[in-house]
Amino acid sequence: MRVQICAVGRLRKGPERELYDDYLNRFDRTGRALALGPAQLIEVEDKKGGGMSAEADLLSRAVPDGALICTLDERGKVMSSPDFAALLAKWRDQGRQDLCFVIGGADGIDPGLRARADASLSFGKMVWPHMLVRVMLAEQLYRAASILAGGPYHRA
Ligand SMILES: C[S@@+](CC[C@H](N)C(=O)[O-])C[C@H]1O[C@@H](n2cnc3c(N)ncnc32)[C@H](O)[C@@H]1O
Repeated sequence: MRVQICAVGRLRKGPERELYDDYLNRFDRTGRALALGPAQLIEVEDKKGGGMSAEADLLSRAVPDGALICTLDERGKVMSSPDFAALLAKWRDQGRQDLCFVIGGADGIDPGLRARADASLSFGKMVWPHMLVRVMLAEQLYRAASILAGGPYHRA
């Protein structure tokens, strides 16, 4: 199952980019034997100030046809890392080809796109900067793959 991360904004060179790339590379390496990944980042930017709905159009166009959509949203479902790993494995075992995580911009994700999503994942009730959310998602993808592979990274 291929994984896309469709996100508003550009992650420039710097510590967040390094962490993000590192976790995503680890996910790709660990996920290969599990038929998970590779993961691909698709960044969208609306330079005309069209707000959430313009961003939603760009994000929707970036989502591959037939992909499962999982939004990242503080109002979404909070889950444990093992439960997240189990959910990824369930989607893979259902034969889904593409899983697309959607991360919004400063205003969040347009309600219409939120309503279309198959799932919504929360990293808690606090609002995190969207660039950090990318890093956290990349780390959780790597952690999930490690859990499914029976590796030592997730010790709980
Ligand atoms: C700065 S936040 C925007 C918050 C905005 N006020 C809203 O209503 O969604 C930018 C993006 O980061 C992600 N995000 C921020 N906090 C999150 C959390 N606690 N859990 C999951 N995703 C989060 C969401 O994708 C959000 O659209």
